[in-house]
This record gives sequence, structure tokens and C-alpha cells, in this order.
Amino acid sequence: MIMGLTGGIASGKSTVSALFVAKGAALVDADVIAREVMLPGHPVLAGAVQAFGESILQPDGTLDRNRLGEIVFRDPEALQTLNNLTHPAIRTEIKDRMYTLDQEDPQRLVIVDIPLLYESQLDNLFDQIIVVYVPRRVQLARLMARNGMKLEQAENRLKSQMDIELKRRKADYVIDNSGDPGSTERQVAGLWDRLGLS
Ligand SMILES: CC(C)(COP(=O)(O)OP(=O)(O)OC[C@H]1O[C@@H](n2cnc3c(N)ncnc32)[C@H](O)[C@@H]1O)[C@@H](O)C(=O)NCCC(=O)NCCS
Ligand SMILES: Nc1ncnc2c1ncn2[C@@H]1O[C@H](COP(=O)(O)OP(=O)(O)OP(=O)(O)O)[C@@H](O)[C@H]1O
Repeated sequence: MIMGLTGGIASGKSTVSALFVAKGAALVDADVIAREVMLPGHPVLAGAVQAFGESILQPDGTLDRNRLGEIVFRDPEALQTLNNLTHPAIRTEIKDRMYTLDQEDPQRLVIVDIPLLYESQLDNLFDQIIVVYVPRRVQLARLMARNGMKLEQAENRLKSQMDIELKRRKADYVIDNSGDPGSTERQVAGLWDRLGLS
């Protein structure tokens, strides 16, 4: 069984994915893949340097993530350019990994954590989708606390994504992560049972 998992930035996707993994699920994490395609030597990073210039690299040749983030999250056209470069490679790798894991053990739940699942129209890859939800103000507060971001930077990131309320309405299952960690854990355990995985 393969399930898509999404939500907004800092809504708790990694936290919830880890709870599913602790129960025995396998995980494909799009953010991990997105980092792999930006490693030195990868053609996607070379394309990004061509598009945005050498200033996105640190002296050791690795990507300066803060610098590239500053460029793209305040300029929708630049973000589209970056998405056009990165998303095809990320998409191919996601599909490869999730189908391989599913074939290895068809009984095992495979969770595919993709922040931009709806934005990139990847919903048709999955029979069912879980949205990890918190209200916008909680999302902003957790993002600023975790990344040490100012309000304007955090709002720019949120603006680059589909409204979390809309994602919640599209979901097959919603995990509300605005309460304490115990409440989230209970919801994951409940969904695990509901899916007949116990
Ligand atoms: C611009 C980059 C270098 C900024 O790196 P940084 O370390 O600051 O952020 P990180 O990669 O950890 O992403 C954190 C979160 O930002 C959000 N985010 C990242 N990229 C995007 C994007 N293109 N559009 C909207 N939101 C995004 C996601 O919610 C993600 O979980 C990096 O995000 C990147 O390479 N993005 C393009 C690839 C991509 O789309 N990745 C996200 C989903 S697969
Ligand atoms: N129930 C909770 N109560 C309080 N803080 C939480 C809770 N769940 C997650 N957090 C914190 O909120 C932040 C965001 O959580 P997490 O990293 O899981 O989100 P994410 O959706 O995976 O983020 P990203 O979109 O950046 O990949 C982290 O600092 C995490 O420790």
C-alpha cells in the first residue's frame, strides 16, 4: 500500500512520517531526494548554477542553500525556474523508490512525504493522501522558531505553497498536529488501525 503524505512547510510532515516508520512503514522523503540532486557533480546543480550564477555556491562548491532560498522565495519567476530544473529529476527518483519498496514487500505501508504533492499535481500517483495539518499561525510560529526566520521570510515561504486549508479539504485523511505530540501519536495509531495494518 502506497500513501502520499503532505502538508505545509513546518506543519509536521517529518514528525508524522517518523511515527509511521516507528510502526513499521517504509519512507520515501522528497526533501532528502531534493537535497541529493543539489549535490556537487549532479547535473541539476550544474543547471541551477547556469541559471542563477556562481554566487549560489559556497567556496567549497556545495550549494549555499540560504542564498538560493533568498533568491527564489521572494521571486515567483525565479522559483518557477528552479522548479523546472529540479522537479523532473525529483519526480523520477520518487517513483523509482516507491515502486521498488512496494514490490519488495506489498503488505508493508510505504509513506511518500512530498511537501509539494498537490502543487506539483502528483496526487494522481496515490490512491490515498494524508495531510498533516496545523493552522497557518501555528505553521508560521513553528517555522520561525525552527529556522530562526523573520516573519517576512516565513510568510514568503508560505506564499510559495498552496494554502494549507485547501490541502486539508483535498485530503483523504487529516492528522491534526496542532496539539501536543501525544495527540499526534494517537491519531497516527488510530489511522494505522483504520487501514487494517495492526
Ligand atoms: C531553495 C532551497 C535550496 C532552500 O533550501 P532550504 O535548506 O532553505 O530549505 P529545504 O530544502 O530544507 O526546504 C524546506 C521546505 O521549504 C519548502 N520548499 C522547498 N522548495 C520549495 C519550492 N520549490 N516551492 C515551495 N516550497 C518549497 C518545502 O516545504 C520544504 O519542506 C531548496 O528548498 C531547494 O532546492 N528547493 C527546490 C527543490 C524543491 O522543490 N524541494 C521541495 C520539495 S520536493
Ligand atoms: N505537535 C507538536 N508540537 C510542537 N512542536 C512540534 C509538533 N510537531 C512538530 N513540531 C515542531 O515543529 C517544527 C516542524 O516540524 P517538522 O520538521 O516535522 O515539519 P515538516 O512539515 O516536516 O517541515 P518542512 O516542511 O520544513 O520539511 C519542528 O521544529 C518540530 O520539532
